[in-house]
Amino acid sequence: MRSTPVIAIKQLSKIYGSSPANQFYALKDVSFTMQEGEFIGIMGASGSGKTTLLNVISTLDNPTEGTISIAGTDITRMKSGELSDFRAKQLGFIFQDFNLLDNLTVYENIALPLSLQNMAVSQMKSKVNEVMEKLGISLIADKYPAMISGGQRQRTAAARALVHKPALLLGDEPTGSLDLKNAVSLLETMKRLNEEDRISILMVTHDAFSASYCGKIVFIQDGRLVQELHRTGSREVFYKQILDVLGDYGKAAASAASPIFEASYAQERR
Ligand SMILES: Nc1ncnc2c1ncn2[C@@H]1O[C@H](COP(=O)(O)OP(=O)(O)OP(=O)(O)O)[C@@H](O)[C@H]1O
Repeated sequence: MRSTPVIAIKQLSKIYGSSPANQFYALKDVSFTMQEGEFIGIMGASGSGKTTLLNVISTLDNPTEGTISIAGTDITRMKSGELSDFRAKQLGFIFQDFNLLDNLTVYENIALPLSLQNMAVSQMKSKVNEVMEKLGISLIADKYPAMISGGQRQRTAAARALVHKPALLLGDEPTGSLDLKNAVSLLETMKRLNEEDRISILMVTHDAFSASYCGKIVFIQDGRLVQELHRTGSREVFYKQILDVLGDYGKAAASAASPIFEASYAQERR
């Protein structure tokens, strides 16, 4: 028997503009299921609806039509107070620009979601220490964001996103501000968390290299899901398949193939 999907979206639409003359479908008739333990990438050209889709899944925006269930709960029927509680307990977010609080240490930034839940200090301490160890940032626990590297900031953000053990980790271009070394390191960590801890990850990305770490890519065009691609072989083969599909959709491919990432594959082959 299959477990409850972590995401079940049925006939979802998001319309911007109130009058019929200026109505615009940012998402149109989107249906999509994600099983627990999957690592899925959302790709598409600029303006295709990726962020809108992530925002409605993450409860930050309301859909116009359709339903979204996360871990078996229909979030489209929830009131705003219930939604913020649900978001705090079930979802974790990693953004391109880290969104850490500058006046809190690494430890305090990670502990923030737990202190908002009024968790006892001793329990909080053990959870924060566990996730810092997992992400390799225990030694910088007392440093402030301005004192650490971009890669360490993103690891801190990932630790904060995971400390409350959410049902779903959402990423919006999580490697977008990182150099190759730090991007690879974060992607390897995400892969490990997905494979070893079965954390379900949904990530929007422009670049095919980051996407090649996923098990499946969902392509979006003009607000509609147009294709899915499953990884069956090596990551390098998957990367090329992703670029081929993006090539079919035009504009997105130009920004998806990165010379730096191409170089990294060349290095791996040596
Ligand atoms: N608040 C809004 N009001 C009106 N139109 C909007 C609004 N937000 C987004 N849109 C439009 O909806 C479409 C989808 O936007 P969205 O930000 O989801 O695209 P995206 O694929 O994430 O793009 P990018 O890769 O450039 O971030 C775009 O045409 C955008 O202009």
